[in-house]
Amino acid sequence: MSYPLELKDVVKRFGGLTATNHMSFEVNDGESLGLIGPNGAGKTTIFSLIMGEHRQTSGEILCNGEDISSLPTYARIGRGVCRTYQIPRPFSEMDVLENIRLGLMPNNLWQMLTRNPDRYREIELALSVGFSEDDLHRHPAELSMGDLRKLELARTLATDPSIMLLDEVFAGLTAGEIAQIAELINKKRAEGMTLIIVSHDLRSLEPLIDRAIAMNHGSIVAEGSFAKVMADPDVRASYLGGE
Ligand SMILES: Nc1ncnc2c1ncn2[C@@H]1O[C@H](COP(=O)(O)OP(=O)(O)OP(=O)(O)O)[C@@H](O)[C@H]1O
Repeated sequence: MSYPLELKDVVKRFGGLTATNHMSFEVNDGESLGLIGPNGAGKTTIFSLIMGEHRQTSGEILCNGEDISSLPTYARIGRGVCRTYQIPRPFSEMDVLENIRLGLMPNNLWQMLTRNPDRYREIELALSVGFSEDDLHRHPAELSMGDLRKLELARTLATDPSIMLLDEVFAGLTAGEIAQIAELINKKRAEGMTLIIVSHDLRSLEPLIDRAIAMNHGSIVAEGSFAKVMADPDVRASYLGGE
């Protein structure tokens, strides 16, 4: 049986530090998986390995049964995998629509230079993540953290993904902004998107996931329903300081 995404015995070492220590897990089609753990547990490294931004030291990463471990990032995006970043990375000199346009660009210099921008699609994406028409020509410096996270989501949705890796999407947001982003994630879940969500905000994360994996020191500590994982003594010891 193949999964939208599967990690098999993945190890990542940065010099003498093992950031990912023989990690194996899979995500099912249309499933929303929460990845939790304390600072430095290795959650973001997992995303970077899946996207090919770092290469694993050993092990395999499969997408729908195909080993994508040695593919460049753009080829993984072409297979429907995309990610957001903990710290949003918009181009500061470009406005909202221009930043979204970059996500819509083909990975082909000739097409990129010759193809006309799909204005309709850019605007549709911007509105779909909750921007108003007044926001479309704002630059990143004028946006709140909530808007920057929406821009991250629009930019990744522009790649037409089937699997989204969301890194700390709630960090730095107000309660109202969290509710907006959560609603958007739920909409994507209802449409059948496969998700892996990293968040320190466990209260916001819980209603958005079907299953949780807790990590510490690059390894899986517990796996199962959110309630089961949070009740695990090792998770409580490593993540909650034993409370
Ligand atoms: N490029 C890198 N070079 C060297 N060490 C790195 C690199 N990236 C991550 N690490 C180390 O790998 C370990 C895992 O880091 P990672 O960022 O994946 O953790 P995390 O669980 O996402 O933490 P946080 O919740 O703080 O974002 C940490 O010890 C970190 O310092």
